[in-house]
Amino acid sequence: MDAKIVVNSVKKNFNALPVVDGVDFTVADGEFVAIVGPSGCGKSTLMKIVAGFERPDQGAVSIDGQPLTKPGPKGIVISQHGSVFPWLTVQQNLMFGLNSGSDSEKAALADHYAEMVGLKGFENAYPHELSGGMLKRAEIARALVVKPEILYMDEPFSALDALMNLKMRNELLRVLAEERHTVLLITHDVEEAIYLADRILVLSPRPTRIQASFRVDHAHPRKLSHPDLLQLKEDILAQLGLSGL
Ligand SMILES: Nc1ncnc2c1ncn2[C@@H]1O[C@H](COP(=O)(O)OP(=O)(O)OP(=O)(O)O)[C@@H](O)[C@H]1O
Repeated sequence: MDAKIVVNSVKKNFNALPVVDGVDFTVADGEFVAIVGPSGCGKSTLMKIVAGFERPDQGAVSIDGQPLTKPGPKGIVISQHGSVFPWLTVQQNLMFGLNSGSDSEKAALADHYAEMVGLKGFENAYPHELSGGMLKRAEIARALVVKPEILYMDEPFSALDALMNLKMRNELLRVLAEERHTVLLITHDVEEAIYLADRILVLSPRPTRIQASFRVDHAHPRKLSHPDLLQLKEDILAQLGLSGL
């Protein structure tokens, strides 16, 4: 597979605070890479750099071989904070990012993606009329409708309750089975990373570097109780200094 994202010797300080201390990795086209690391190690900073929202002090990021200097049209970020407009309906939110096509074409596309994430019948609902999980699905649909090549997900499900979190993992896998995207996921949830990703990068404490990398060679749907995956969880937790939990 071709390299979609190449991160090359990226370093970042905030004033005198070293945060990212030389990070290198590549994400292949269509690959799902999860990044886990201790709280405050610099995960979000790294994600912002890889998505083009923050400039590294040293090193570079390229997307499809082109240097990244600002947020590009190929990527879209889904974060824990949410991005839907409260004053627009689900359909209007989904139509917002679409630049081409007639209004009826945009509405049809918006409805298609609303249905894909299980929001059929809620196209005309406003965000405050949705549950937390439905709102998160609306956000995912809003990201997908613009057909991004890269999905940057920063703790996308962390504000949801545990059951909805599990449900959303499956929703995301279902969508990815239908439409392949390159995904970079930041999470502090090791099981979430094991359930979803093709590869898991473990970051060290701040100033962060890549401490370990694990490939997850199991077909979906995965059973987290599988002995290989239990061992993988143990190995990742050991890297994080949390073994035996
Ligand atoms: N814009 C900024 N200006 C100054 N310091 C910053 C800025 N953004 C992040 N930092 C600092 O960089 C460090 C890493 O923050 P970052 O949010 O990247 O970590 P994180 O691993 O995502 O944290 P968490 O796991 O708690 O979400 C923190 O010490 C934070 O205070």
